[in-house]
Order: sequence, then structure tokens, then C-alpha cells
Amino acid sequence: MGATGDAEGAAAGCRARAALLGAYELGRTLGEGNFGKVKQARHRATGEHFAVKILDRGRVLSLPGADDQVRREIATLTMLAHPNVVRLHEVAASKTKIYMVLEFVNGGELFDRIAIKRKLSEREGRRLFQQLIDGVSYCHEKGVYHRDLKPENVLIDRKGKIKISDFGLSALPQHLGNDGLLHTTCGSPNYIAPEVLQNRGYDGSLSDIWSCGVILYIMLVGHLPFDDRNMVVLYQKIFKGDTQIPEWLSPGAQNLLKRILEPNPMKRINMAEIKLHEWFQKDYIPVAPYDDDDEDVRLGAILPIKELIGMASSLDLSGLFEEEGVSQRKIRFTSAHPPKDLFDKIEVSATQSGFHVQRAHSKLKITGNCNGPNNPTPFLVCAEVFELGPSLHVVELRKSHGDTAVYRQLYDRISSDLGIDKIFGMGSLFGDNLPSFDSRAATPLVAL
Ligand SMILES: Nc1ncnc2c1ncn2[C@@H]1O[C@H](COP(=O)(O)OP(=O)(O)OP(=O)(O)O)[C@@H](O)[C@H]1O
Repeated sequence: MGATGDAEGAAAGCRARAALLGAYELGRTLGEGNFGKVKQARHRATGEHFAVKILDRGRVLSLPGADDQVRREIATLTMLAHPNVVRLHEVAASKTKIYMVLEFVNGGELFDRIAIKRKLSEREGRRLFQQLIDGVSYCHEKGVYHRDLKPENVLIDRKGKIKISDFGLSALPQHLGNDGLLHTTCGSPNYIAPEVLQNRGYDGSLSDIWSCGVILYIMLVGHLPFDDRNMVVLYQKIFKGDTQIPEWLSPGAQNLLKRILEPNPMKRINMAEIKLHEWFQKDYIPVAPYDDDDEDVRLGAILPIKELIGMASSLDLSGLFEEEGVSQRKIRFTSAHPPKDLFDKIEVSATQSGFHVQRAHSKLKITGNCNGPNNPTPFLVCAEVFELGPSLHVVELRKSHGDTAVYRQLYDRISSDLGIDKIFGMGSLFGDNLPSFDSRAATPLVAL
């Protein structure tokens, strides 16, 4: 298209009504994943940019294991708050779609950054690797193992700040076996650690470190350390740690790469040792995780309190889905932990059977003994309800049980007390209106 055509196109673009998603205006497509698109979005009131991952619910439900992957990504991201990990702001669902509103990272994938330059200088590679290690070690401290680290899953902004993304294959503490190890083989062939392939259980921290080592190698050398079209040959190379570490790299970089790409996990360098390594230490300024109780963080780009409340009532997708008859009431979302200091504490007391609820301002705490048909013995259920807006409540299950009959009792009680007619848990994102997540799951947040 020539210049005139471009101008006409732009004018037509201006006239076209931007698609709206609650408080957001949707823009260009940033990329595509297995289950849908990622679009850039602008918050209409603040002008702040976000990335909205739009997942096709039908597709998620039809692919084996896909719903687990999406739940896992949401559950994991809700737990993480670090400058080098992409931030999840909220999740919404309609009949056909799931929307994840993410921090917008404006520089694309690390993969493209390396591809454009072919390889990076040691200085630049070190700066990015330091951030990668900061983000990954923070995840490990939270009990999260990424398990699919590769340059395609590391986003970078224009200032060179990296953000780890795509936690669909991540493992949480409840995925550890009795031996304290992980057992599911997952990851991308060229980045996978030898012990993961061996299928005898592996330490998620050491296997993530291996993948970080592969990324470091690619950044500094410009190609994969282990590669072959034949998978058997590729895996043999990985088992043996069969790679060339170029002598033109500085001795420090060579040493660090050798110690990370050590096929025996027992001999591999660990996170603490990497952070003390001489090559890594150069110009290293550690980055602290976000402090969610820190007013500045919440009021800044991360999660403004007023915005959170504003979004709660304005995340009305009905404009977009009117034809499907989706009302605001039916669309609820989970979000990062609500700012606790906004809510007054209340007293709680438990009765022998049934729930006892006491209300104080906007926070309810519900505790009680109850039993379901499968559980004749009463057991304790405890939840806290935060009122974030007139139509939004977030329930945090403190203690619960997987029995849906118990959830039903608990939710009936919450809904009658709050006058809410429909309650959706995480499970509702996938079609059922009772929460179907495991009570041991790391994310206690349930959207109403
Ligand atoms: N927060 C974000 N900011 C900017 N761009 C993003 C963001 N998240 C994703 N993208 C872009 O969208 C693309 C697709 O992302 P997505 O996480 O859906 O897919 P994926 O990692 O390729 O696939 P999948 O999770 O389905 O395996 C990414 O490769 C990236 O280019």
C-alpha cells in the first residue's frame, strides 16, 4: 500500500470503534499462543498499557491437560510479584473466553533480541542473565519451578529489563513427590536438563538452572549448546553434556557455563553459588521483589488500589458480549491479593456445626465445622471475604476441603449473607460454578 493508502487505512482505523474489554481498549495483536491471542490493551481511565491474553475456552477445554495448564499459569502468577516476572493484574471470563490481563512488556521476546544481534556482548548477556537469575531464584524461593525456560518465554522491555513469562508448565510445592522431587518430564527438548529426561525424579531448581545455562550459552555464543535433528542424538549430547564452550569467551564466562551445563545435577552449581560467581558478580545490582504492602508499589504501575476497586466494578464485559447475553453478574475475576489494610478486621467464632458469620465493615470471616455426604465427620472450613466493590467479592479459602458439597454449603452461606445470587470460583472459568481446585493449591483466591 502506498502513502495515500496508508493514510486512508489509518483514517479508517481511527473511525473504527476500538474493541472494549471492560475498562480496557483492545489494540494490536502482540502474539499468538496455543490457545489464543495476546493483544495490547490500554486502560481507558489511566492510559496505562497492558497485554491481554485471550484464551479460547472451547479450545482450552478440548485439549487434554490444557485447562490444567491455564489454571496453573493463573495460580502461579497470582503468587509472584517480582520486577523480572511478568505480573498478572486480573483474570476475567466470559462464556467463550478467558482473559488474563498482564503487565505489558514492550520489547518482544529475548529470542528476537538475540536473533537480531546473532549474539550478545558479555556485558549485555551478563546484565540479562543477572535479571534472569534474580527472577528465577525468586520463583524458587516461592516454591515455583518454571520448567520451560527458553528465550521465547523471556520477554524484554525497551529498557532491557527482562520479564519471565509463560508459567503453564510450572510446578508448585504440591507437585513434589514424597521424595521431595518432581517427576513430570516437561520442557523444550534443547533446554531440558539431563536428569529431567532420565525420569527418576529431579530437583526443579537445578533443572531450571540448567535451562538458564542454555539461555546464557545462546546469548554469549549465538547458537544452541546442544542440538541435533535426531532426538536420540540430541538427548545423548545432553546426557553427556557434550558441547563446545568457546575459548574466545572470557575465562569467567567459560567457567560459569561449564559449571551450569554440568550433566550431573549433584555437581552442578546452585543458585547461591551462581550469585557469588565472579563473572556474575560484575556490576551486579540485585533486584528486590515487589512489596505488595508497599503503598508506592500499589499506587504505581503495579496495582493501584483505586484502580483495583475501579476495575472491580467496571470490568463489565457486557458491552463486548451483549449478543451472548453475558451479564456483569456472571463475569467475575480473580486478582492479586487485595490490599488488606483497606478492610477492617472482624471477629470470628466457630460453632459446632454450620457456619458462624460475623460482619464488620467490608470484611467477613467465615469459619465453621461442616460435613458433606462423603465426610461424615465435621471438619473445619474457613474463608475470608473481601468486598472490593459493590459487585465484586473475593473469597480467600484459608482452610478447606475438596468435597464439593462442603463448598456448596460454604458458598450458600456466603451468598445468602452477602445477597449474591451467583458465586463463581476458579472452576467457573472452565464451566462449572463450584471451585474445582485442590484445597492444597497455592492460590487461595476465588472470584465471586
Ligand atoms: N505480557 C506481555 N507483553 C507483551 N507481549 C506479550 C506478553 N505476553 C505474551 N506476549 C506476546 O504474545 C506471544 C504469545 O504469548 P503466549 O504466552 O500466549 O504464548 P506462547 O508462550 O507462545 O504459548 P503458549 O503459552 O500457548 O505455549 C508471546 O510470544 C509474546 O510475543
